[in-house]
Amino acid sequence: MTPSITSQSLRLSSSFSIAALQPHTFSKIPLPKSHLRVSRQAPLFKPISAVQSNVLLPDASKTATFQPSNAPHLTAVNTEAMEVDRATEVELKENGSRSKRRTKIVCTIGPRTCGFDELEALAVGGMNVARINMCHGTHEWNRKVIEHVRRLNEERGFAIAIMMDTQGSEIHMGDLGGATSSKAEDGEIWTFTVRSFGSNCPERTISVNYDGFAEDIKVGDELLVDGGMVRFVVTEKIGPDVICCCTDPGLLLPRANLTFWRNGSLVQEHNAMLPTISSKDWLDIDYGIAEGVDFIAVSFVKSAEVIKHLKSYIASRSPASNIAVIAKIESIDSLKNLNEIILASDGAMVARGDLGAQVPLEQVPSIQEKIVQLCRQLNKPVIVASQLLESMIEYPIPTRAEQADALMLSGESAMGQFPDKALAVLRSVSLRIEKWCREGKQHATFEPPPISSSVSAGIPGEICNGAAKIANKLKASALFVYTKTGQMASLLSRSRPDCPIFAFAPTSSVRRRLNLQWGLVPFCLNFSDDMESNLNQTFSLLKARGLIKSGDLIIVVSDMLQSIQVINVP
Ligand SMILES: Nc1ncnc2c1ncn2[C@@H]1O[C@H](COP(=O)(O)OP(=O)(O)OP(=O)(O)O)[C@@H](O)[C@H]1O
Ligand SMILES: CC(=O)C(=O)O
Ligand SMILES: [K+]
Ligand SMILES: [Mg+2]
Repeated sequence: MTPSITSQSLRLSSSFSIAALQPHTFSKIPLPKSHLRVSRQAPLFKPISAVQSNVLLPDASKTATFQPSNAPHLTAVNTEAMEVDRATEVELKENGSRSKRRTKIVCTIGPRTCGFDELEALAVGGMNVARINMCHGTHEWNRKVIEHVRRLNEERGFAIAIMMDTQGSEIHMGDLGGATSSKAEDGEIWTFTVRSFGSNCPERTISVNYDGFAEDIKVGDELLVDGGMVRFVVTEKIGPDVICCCTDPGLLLPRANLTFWRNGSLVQEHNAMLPTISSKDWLDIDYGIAEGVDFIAVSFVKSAEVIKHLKSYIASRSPASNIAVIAKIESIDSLKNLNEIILASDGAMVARGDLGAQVPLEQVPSIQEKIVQLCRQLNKPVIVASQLLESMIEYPIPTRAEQADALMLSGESAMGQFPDKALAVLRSVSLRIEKWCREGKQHATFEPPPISSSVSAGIPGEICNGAAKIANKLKASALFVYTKTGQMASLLSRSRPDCPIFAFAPTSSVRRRLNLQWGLVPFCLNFSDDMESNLNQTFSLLKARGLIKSGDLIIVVSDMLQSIQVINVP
């Protein structure tokens, strides 16, 4: 029997309207029999190099109908023609495509997880993005991490993106003379000083990086470490030394952030003097460009100008690079200019650690919700970072805030004792919350938040909303999107449909970048402009891997055609 694709499609013009979405065209595309011969011996892990050498690309000039005699090279399905990693395959097979995790996970890499085996454990556990924080570690140290991640991607088919996070030039403590941490107890007297000691740091003494520190701070001010994890009150000033009494005990970590408060308000005049991107940050940015990182996250952004400046710098230094710039929202200044900052960026991070030190803690959840909503309206991916597990345990109810694209582990994966357990907990909390959201939505009419008029999503935006709506209504197994730049995939992700979105991108760098976004299962696939042949190829490859099966209902969009297709897998 000749297998066929049953397709119902609608091509959309600029006069597109959702009401017109009645299935009305019906076409059968005969496939060559030989197309179904599947090599099941193909390894689960595949090297990237195989993509270039082993593509199953029918001639793009061919008509929609396949002529077996014209496609002699399609004699077997080579499952190596598509990059996919074992973790994704296992998740899709174990949970079923509709229950696959949609929320992405960013893991900060530190001394506990920098080895190849530890990174592999995180990759297998579902890490989508590895974050290196330039506050810590030398370029050499970070290069090793990048090399390991690259090796995992190349040898094991993962698509783990690298995010480099700048130090920024806010006030922070020194490195504790090399100690991994120090405990401050209630009532203890500690000295904060602008003197530096190298490795001969006296007991209960902390050096501070900002020369104006002892001048600016006053007796009676409150000094918060790491957004209030530890608190001190200033009791005395002696030259360069500020004597403080611990009022809220806790762990002091190297290079932790410092803020000071007077009469209940943050004292921040000194911060205004400091540049967002310091000279050290520029060196790190050059390093990140040279290493080909996927994302640069900018700490303590104050305005859109610095984001625009950095983006044009990256474009001039490395025109071919695809580095995305993420604005970290962690200061009062960034809240004042939120709309312009997010609009200028390729994504945002709600950096709750430092944010919680600059605004009253009880305001953080509502600020977070506002940022997440705004990012969805502006079609920018958004990451929620810091103190994750605590807040989710306290607020187990699904809110819009939990509709962030990605959640980020910090100390839990960088230096905690149980990085794999933390990742597993985050994974299961994400799955639980997503299920709640889907169930809660069942009886409501589905409407994604409107796209802001400042973003011109146009016809692609309407197509993606329409496709997500159809997928939900018809309870589709998956949405497929063929996208060269990733934009169509982002727009689909923005709609937060109930089924996963299989995103096919022609390059590994677009694939890695898409791995940050909610609900996207990115694949690297060398596709053509001929959608029928793309579909035949993809169905064969995914069926051979057991990721879809005959009869599954798939909704297809692409950035080459302005159409939505509704297809039963042959
Ligand atoms: N590369 C590293 N080397 C050593 N320790 C690290 C490294 N990366 C992270 N850590 C440790 O993990 C902790 C949490 O990491 P995280 O990246 O959240 O840093 P942070 O210093 O709190 O700053 P930020 O506000 O930039 O996130 C750090 O305080 C530090 O102790
Ligand atoms: C992640 C980060 O920078 C913060 O939470 O402050
Ligand atoms: K940082
Ligand atoms: Mg921070």
